[in-house]
Amino acid sequence: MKALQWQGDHLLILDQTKLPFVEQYREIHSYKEMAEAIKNMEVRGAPAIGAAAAYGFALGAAEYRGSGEDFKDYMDEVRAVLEGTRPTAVNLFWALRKMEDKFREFLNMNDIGNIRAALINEANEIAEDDRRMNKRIGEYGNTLIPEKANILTHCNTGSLATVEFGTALGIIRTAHESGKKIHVFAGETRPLLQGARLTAWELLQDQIPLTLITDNMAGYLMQQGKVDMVIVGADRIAANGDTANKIGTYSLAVLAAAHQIPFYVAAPTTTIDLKISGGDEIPVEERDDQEVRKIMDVRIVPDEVSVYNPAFDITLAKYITGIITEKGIISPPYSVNMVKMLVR
Ligand SMILES: CSC[C@H]1O[C@H](OP(=O)(O)O)[C@H](O)[C@@H]1O
Repeated sequence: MKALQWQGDHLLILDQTKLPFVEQYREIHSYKEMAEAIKNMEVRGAPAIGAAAAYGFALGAAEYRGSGEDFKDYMDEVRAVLEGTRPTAVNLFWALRKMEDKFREFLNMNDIGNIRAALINEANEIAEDDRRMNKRIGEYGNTLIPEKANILTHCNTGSLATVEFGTALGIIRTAHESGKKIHVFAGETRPLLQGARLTAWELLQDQIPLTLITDNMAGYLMQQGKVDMVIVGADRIAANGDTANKIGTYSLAVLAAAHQIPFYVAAPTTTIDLKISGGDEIPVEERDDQEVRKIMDVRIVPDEVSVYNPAFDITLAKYITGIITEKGIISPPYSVNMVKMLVR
């Protein structure tokens, strides 16, 4: 399964809000449709929304019908709309900056006729780079996986969260494909159930042994000695290693530390944001409270009850054993070793 696929003049996305029981695809022909799909989480996952935003930018340029003098202002609006979708995953902003740089390059050459083709090519390269990075993350991460490991993961970090293969799930796939008899505990991940609906679906298709748990079972599993390691994804990693990831990740990290269980973050280096020094600077998205009030459109909370719905939390670097990237595994102290890894 693929979260998104370029079709020559439009992007085909798998609507993840309908999974796992309905596999419904949607054609994206405009940057506004792309922005809507990202905001509604029809396409989701830090690397996937980065690639999707890149294609959205290219679609925006293809929609332009002016003579050129206002092309820059028009594309500034396209970028602003796409950047306004979701604030936490830095991949979206990194990808749009790359697309903007390519746009300016052709604009400065006054080569408007070829700009559209150049932007589609840039978006394709961003997508291909993500696919390549995930494979490398899988190889490095697999060196950490013992035979018959019981691995706890959270949310969805697989092919549905990336262009292909996944990050934390990419490591799990690589370990499984290398013949290790691993088993996965997947947290259901309230409120939108990315674990129950998406990770379980992906691992079932790959025939990787999986046990689904509710999020509140993780501590008891660890207390019983049933978890050998935790591997999660990331939406933004600060220069000191503090990491934003799906809500519930911080709780898992503290529990893992209390039980002396290794806790790893898996992410491409495009998820690292050296412009911010610590996790308190990472913008944490708060989403519509209807996502907490309902499960698959069934109301579970009286309307009068107040609801809080942060989509992410911040795991402090001190709880992270290592950060697994396509360039290698970064160990603490992250503020020193992060830069060393990025310049490799
Ligand atoms: C490949 S890491 C994806 C990352 O994104 C997810 O968030 P969302 O489902 O809200 O897009 C989650 O934090 C995953 O770890």
